[in-house]
Amino acid sequence: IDLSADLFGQSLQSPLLNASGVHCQTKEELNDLANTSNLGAMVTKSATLQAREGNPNPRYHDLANGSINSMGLPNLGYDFYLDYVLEDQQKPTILSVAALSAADAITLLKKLQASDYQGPTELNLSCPNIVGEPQLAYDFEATDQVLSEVFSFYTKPLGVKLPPYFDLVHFDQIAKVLNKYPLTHVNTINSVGNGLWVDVEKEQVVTKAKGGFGGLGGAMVLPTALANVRALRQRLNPSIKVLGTGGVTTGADVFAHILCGADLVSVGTQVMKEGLGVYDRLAAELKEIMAAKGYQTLDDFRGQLKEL
Ligand SMILES: O=C(O)c1[nH]c(=O)[nH]c(=O)c1Cl
Repeated sequence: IDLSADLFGQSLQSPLLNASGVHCQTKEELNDLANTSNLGAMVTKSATLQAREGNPNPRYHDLANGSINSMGLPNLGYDFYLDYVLEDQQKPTILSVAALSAADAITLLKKLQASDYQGPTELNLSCPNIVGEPQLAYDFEATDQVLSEVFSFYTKPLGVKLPPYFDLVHFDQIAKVLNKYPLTHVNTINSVGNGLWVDVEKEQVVTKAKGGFGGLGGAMVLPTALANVRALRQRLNPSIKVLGTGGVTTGADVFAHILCGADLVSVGTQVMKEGLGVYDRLAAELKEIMAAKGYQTLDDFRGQLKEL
């Protein structure tokens, strides 16, 4: 059984990545990822021009069926992560970047264009936890404007991290915008924004910022994640790869993401629950399923979801 996958020309031993934001903020965490078996590639915490503290604690809360977070984009800043990805990597690495405004995104990507970094970058258009800021990718016109300006100067590999969409018309509209640009990939989904969890015993919310509203992840978002992977795979140019993120807790979930068309699959909440050993378990479970079904490689079943 062969789990090898491709990341923009780099061969990976497995299709599994960490979800940006989970165990990827500090040098120690990034080095842990670099040494994690069955993790095929890694993504950094989304970097902003200046380092950020993020939102006040509590800002992450584990739930029986997933998680809720309002981290607020805490990160060590663009310069730190640029230095990190410029070092030679033990494991293929995607640099994730974010901005609090379209202007900042342009500034950051102009710096990146001028830098020595030639590797893959992912522009996060979907952070749901910045107080007062909308998730840019819910504004199709604004997204088109930003990408149009970015691709007027940016010539290196670039993908985008998308929020979940919930209306087939929205899948059509975002795909129409994205298909205009030479993107390496879309990563779908980011957390389901602005959920709310109530601690009934204490009669209060569980995270501090935004009155307790935060991004949802884990098992509860799997159906939404699979729908977004499938819908975007069906609509995007074949040249644009799809990284599936959201709701993965078992090898069967990884199989389902790939069956829906995912080229690679990221895992976030389950790493928070289980630790980095989760990748060995997911890889083993995926191999078991493939063997039982008579599949040798991921290409044997990728995108082959059957309809009734
Ligand atoms: O609050 C965060 O840092 C955060 N949390 C998320 O669930 N998705 C994101 O893209 C970001 Cl940037």
